[in-house]
Amino acid sequence: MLGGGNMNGAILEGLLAADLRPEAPIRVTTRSSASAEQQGAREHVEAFAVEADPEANRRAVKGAGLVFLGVKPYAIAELLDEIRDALEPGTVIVSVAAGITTAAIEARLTGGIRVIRSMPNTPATIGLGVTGIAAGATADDEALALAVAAFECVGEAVVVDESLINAVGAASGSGPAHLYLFAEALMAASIAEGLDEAQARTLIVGTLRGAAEMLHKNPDLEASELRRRVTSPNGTTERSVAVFQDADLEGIAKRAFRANILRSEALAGDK
Ligand SMILES: NC(=O)C1=CN([C@@H]2O[C@H](COP(=O)(O)OP(=O)(O)OC[C@H]3O[C@@H](n4cnc5c(N)ncnc54)[C@H](O)[C@@H]3O)[C@@H](O)[C@H]2O)C=CC1
Ligand SMILES: O=C(O)[C@@H]1CCC=N1
Repeated sequence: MLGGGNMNGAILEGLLAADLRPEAPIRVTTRSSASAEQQGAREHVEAFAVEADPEANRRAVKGAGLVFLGVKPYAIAELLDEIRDALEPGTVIVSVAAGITTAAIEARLTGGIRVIRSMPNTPATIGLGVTGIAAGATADDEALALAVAAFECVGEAVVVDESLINAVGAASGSGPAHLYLFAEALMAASIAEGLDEAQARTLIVGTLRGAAEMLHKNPDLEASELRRRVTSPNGTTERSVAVFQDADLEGIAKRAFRANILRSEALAGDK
């Protein structure tokens, strides 16, 4: 795992919790020695810091069959140039970077490397991630299956055409942030009505969790039907839901997703 930050770190946590007991330790690289020390303190993990060892990334990919690229999008090109001739033919490269296309990654690698692009999310750390996965032109079915199997260790995986991976980013890659934002707003509203912070957190987090579980456990029920069951005619819910609808919550979500996707498209051209 090159770049063991928030996202790759979450995948690593999830993989370790899944108790895969890999034959060889999982190798992780980070920029700083402090975070490498933290990462490497776990069983089954070997961590290298780039600031202490300029060869860290090249060392980490030596002999590896599966390599996750988890640095920021602007740092991907330089990282690929660095590891290019340390990769062995057949290696599967899985990028988690927003915006960076498989074609751009493939263009910086030699032949025989199989490239997959993914868009995971941080609940992978507790085994509840959802990941969109797209195969590059160099990836065969075996490479795709390997990436799917890895992400299924930390949650659910959905294979999509690469043309849809930015939409996955808006829906689920950034999705936890959207839901945390909504949670913040609902907690602030609870506190404004007199509940204390602890009470607001228990009520709102419990409600989000319960409602998400109801959706998850009832795949045949539309969200709108579950909403209808809470909304008594001329009752209280009808009034609060109307306020959200008058503000065009769906239109706001569509505008937010557009902005997100436009940024993914721009990241493809950023240096
Ligand atoms: N944070 C999230 O929820 C998600 C992030 N992503 C993608 O994951 C990638 C990383 O994002 P975050 O984890 O949020 O960032 P982060 O800043 O937490 O992690 C980046 C990591 O890369 C390390 N690093 C920097 N330069 C390096 C180098 N030359 N060699 C090795 N390691 C190096 C840093 O020390 C850090 O640990 C991005 O490309 C982002 O688009 C994708 C989906 C969700
Ligand atoms: O904000 C970002 O750019 C990354 C990609 C999806 C979630 N975090």
